[in-house]
Amino acid sequence: IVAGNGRLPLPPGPPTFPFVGNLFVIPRTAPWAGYRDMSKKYGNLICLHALGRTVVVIGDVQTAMDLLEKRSVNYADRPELKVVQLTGWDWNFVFAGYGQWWRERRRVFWQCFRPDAIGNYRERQGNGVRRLLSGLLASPEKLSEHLRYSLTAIVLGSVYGMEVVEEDPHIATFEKGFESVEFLISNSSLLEYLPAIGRVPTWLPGAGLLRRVAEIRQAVLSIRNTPWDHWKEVSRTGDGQDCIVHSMMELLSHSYDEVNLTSAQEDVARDAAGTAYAAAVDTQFATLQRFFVAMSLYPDVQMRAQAELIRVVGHDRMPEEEDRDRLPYVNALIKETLRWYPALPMGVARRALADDEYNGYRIPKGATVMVNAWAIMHDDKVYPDPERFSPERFLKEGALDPEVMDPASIVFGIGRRICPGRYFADTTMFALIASVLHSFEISPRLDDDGRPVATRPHAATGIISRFEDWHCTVKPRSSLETEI
Ligand code: HEM
Repeated sequence: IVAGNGRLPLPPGPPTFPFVGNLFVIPRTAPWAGYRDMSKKYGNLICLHALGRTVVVIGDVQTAMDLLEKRSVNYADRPELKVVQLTGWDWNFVFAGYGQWWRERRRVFWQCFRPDAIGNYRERQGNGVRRLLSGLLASPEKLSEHLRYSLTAIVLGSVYGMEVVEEDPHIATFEKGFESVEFLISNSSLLEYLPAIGRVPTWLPGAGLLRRVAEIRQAVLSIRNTPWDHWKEVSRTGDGQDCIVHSMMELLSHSYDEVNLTSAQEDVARDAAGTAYAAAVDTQFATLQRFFVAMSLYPDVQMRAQAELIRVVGHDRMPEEEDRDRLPYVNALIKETLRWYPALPMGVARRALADDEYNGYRIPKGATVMVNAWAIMHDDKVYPDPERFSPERFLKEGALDPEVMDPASIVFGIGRRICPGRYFADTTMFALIASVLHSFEISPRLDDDGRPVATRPHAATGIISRFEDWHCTVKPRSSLETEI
C-alpha cells in the first residue's frame, strides 16, 4: 500500500478489501495472540484499516521504545472515542487527549503517587491486607469478592480517607460503572454511529442499547462524585486531612483554603482522584488473579517463596516493605506475575499526533497505535519457555539479574502516558502477595469428590483482560489466626 500522497509506504499488513478494509481479519478474541501471528508474517510494525481508522500495531520492544519513548510527544495522544463521553467517562484522564486538560490532572496525580509519596499509604495498604486475610480465613470460597473489596478499601482509604464495609451499597454501584468499560469497548463501533442519548425514540432499534448507556452513565458518574462528596462532607468538620485528596487540594492552592479554590481547580482534584480509583481496582485485580492461578498451578514456586518468607520474616509477624531487599525470590515472583499474562495485554491505545517515518514506513497522523505487550512478554529470545511461570528467569546467583528485561518497563506502558500509579501498584502487590504467601496455601480447585482440577483459566478479551474460571482452593497455614 502506498500512502495517499505517494510518499513512503504504510507498514505492511494483511490484504485489505474495498469498503471494509481489514475488518474481517481483525482478531476478535485474544487479539494479542492474533496480532503476534500477524507480526510473524508481516514484521514488528503492522498496519490495518477498519471503520475509517488506521491501526498500527507494534510487536517488539525495540520499535516500542524507538517510537513511544524516543518520540514520546508524537505518541502522547489517545484516540477519541464518542463512547467515552456517552458513558460519562470523560472526566477520567486515562482516556483524555494530549493537552492542557490532561496535563493539569496528570501533574497533581503524579505528585501524590511518585515514589517518595508512596510510603504515606503504607498503613492503608496494611489495613487492606488484613481485610483480605481475615476474609479468606472466614470464607475462602469468596476469594474474588475479598480481593476486590481489599483493593477498593486500599484505594478509597488512601485517596479519600474513606472507610468502607464489604456490603457497602456504594461499592456495588461503583462496580457497575467498572463493568461498563468492557461493555463500552465491545459496543464502541456501534455507539460511535448512533445519535446522542435523549434524541432517540424508544421504539427505534438501538434504543435499548442507549438506555443501558444511560444507566451506566449514572454509575460512572458516581465513581467520580460519591467518594468526593463524602470527603467534602468530612472535611467540613476539619477531618479528612490524612488522604490524597487533601494533598491534591493543598498542591493546587499553596495557601490551602478550600473556599479560595476555584471550581476549575476543584474539578482537577476531583477528576484526578476519581481517575486513581477507576484505574487502580481492575488493573490490580486482574494481576492478582494471575498470582493466585500461577500459585495453584506451580506448587514448587509457591513452596520456594514461602520458604524464603519464613527464613527472612519468621512466623511471628507479617512481611513488611522493609523486608523486600532480602526477598529476591518473592520479588522475582512479582515480576513473573506481571510478565506471565499482562493484565493489559495490548496496553492502552495511543494516537499519532503528526505523520512519522520509521524504518522506511510512514505512520500517518491520526493513526491508532498499540503496543502488543503480551507478545513482547512472550518473546522466547528474551524469556525462554514463555508460557511457563518461572520466577527463576529473573534470578542469578540468588539475586535479581539486572540483565533480564524487567516486565515493568513494558506492562505499565511507555513514554509520556506511562502508568503513573505503577509505584503504588508495586507496593500494594508486594504487600498483598507476600502476606498471602506467608499465611495461606493456594492449590487447585477441588471437584465434588474432593479431587484437584488443574484448569488453565481463560483470559477474557478486553483492555483489562480478566481471567475467567479461575477458582482455586485457599487454606490457612499454621498459626494464622493469631498473626492476623
Ligand atoms: C498492576 C497494576 C497496573 C497495571 C498493569 C497498569 C497498567 C497501565 C497501563 C498499561 C497504562 C497505559 C499506559 C500507556 O498508555 O502507555 C496505564 C495507565 C494509567 N494507570 Fe495504570 N496500571 C496498574 C495500576 C494502576 C494503579 C494502582 C493506578 C492508580 C493508583 C493506575 C493509574 C493509571 C493512570 C491514571 C493511567 C493513565 C495515564 C495517562 O493516560 O496519562 N494504574 N496503567
